[in-house]
Amino acid sequence: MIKLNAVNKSFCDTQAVKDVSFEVSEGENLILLGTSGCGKTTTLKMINRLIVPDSGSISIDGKDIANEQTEKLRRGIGYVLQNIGLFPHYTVAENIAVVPKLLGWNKEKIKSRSTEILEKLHLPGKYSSMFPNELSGGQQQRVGLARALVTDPAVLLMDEPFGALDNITRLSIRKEFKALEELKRKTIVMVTHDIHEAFDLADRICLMDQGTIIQIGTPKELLYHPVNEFARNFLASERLSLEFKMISLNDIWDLLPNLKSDGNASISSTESIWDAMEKLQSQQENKLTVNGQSNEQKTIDFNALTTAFNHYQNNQYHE
Ligand SMILES: Nc1ncnc2c1ncn2[C@@H]1O[C@H](COP(=O)(O)OP(=O)(O)OP(=O)(O)O)[C@@H](O)[C@H]1O
Repeated sequence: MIKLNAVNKSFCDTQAVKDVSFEVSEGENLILLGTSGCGKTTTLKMINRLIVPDSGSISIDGKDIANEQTEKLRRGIGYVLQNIGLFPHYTVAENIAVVPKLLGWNKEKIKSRSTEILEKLHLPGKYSSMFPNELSGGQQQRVGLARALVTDPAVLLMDEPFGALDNITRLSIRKEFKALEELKRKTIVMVTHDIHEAFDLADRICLMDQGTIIQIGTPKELLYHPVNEFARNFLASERLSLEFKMISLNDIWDLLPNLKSDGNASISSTESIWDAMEKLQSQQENKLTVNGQSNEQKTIDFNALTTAFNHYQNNQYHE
């Protein structure tokens, strides 16, 4: 769907992006992750030609974007900016209507689609006539997302979409974002420097440093098979909590014993080890019944959970 081939970009004497190549499949969510200044935003902006590469090629659906009319290209790509970037003197409805108007949509179509997308993003009708400065940061971010999604583009580029938000708002918007049906069929390239966000949302992660790609892989590949010291160290401080959040009870199902008593709380095996730990911690007897697939059940305690996790972890490292 999106293909970058040996792309380079320099600004004066800074080589921001060096020989970057990757492919993003249709419907995939690729996250560009790395320290500040490693070239993530430059890479993203080259996909909608906000920045033009010095060399290399970028294609979308097999068509080289260098040969596309820039306006036409951008109309087919939703773009969520780092600092939200709403027009301050436009209402919410007017902000969202900018691209549909350029596309020649009639008033009724703009209104009905804007209302639909705002409702999906939990912004009911009364917000349409408000101005950005009358909204909270989280609400502004939702409007930014609505604006990018209103024309239902196949490709969505997102630059630190939750970066301006406090941790709690960030977490809840991320949950809504994951649950949004509209996003599930989109091809998304997203920039973040937040490791947990990357692991939570990515199908694959592209880890960058100093303009180059260090590793591209699934979250599990990055965790258990880092390609070098940089990749290993980048995740080191968060490794354990990432594993707890990423590994589901299904992943360790075969390694879980079935203790011969009933748990006083239950959890689905699709939930993570982290979720199970939280539930166990809130129970007095520390027993939890896990509802597995095909109606199987297992009762576990904290010890059984951590022992199974340790086995799983060892297996992964030696795979
Ligand atoms: N317009 C520009 N003019 C000059 N240098 C630039 C420009 N844009 C980016 N750079 C430089 O290119 C390098 C990569 O910048 P880029 O914004 O792509 O990094 P980033 O990984 O997105 O960083 P951050 O996470 O801080 O946004 C940096 O050294 C930056 O200073």
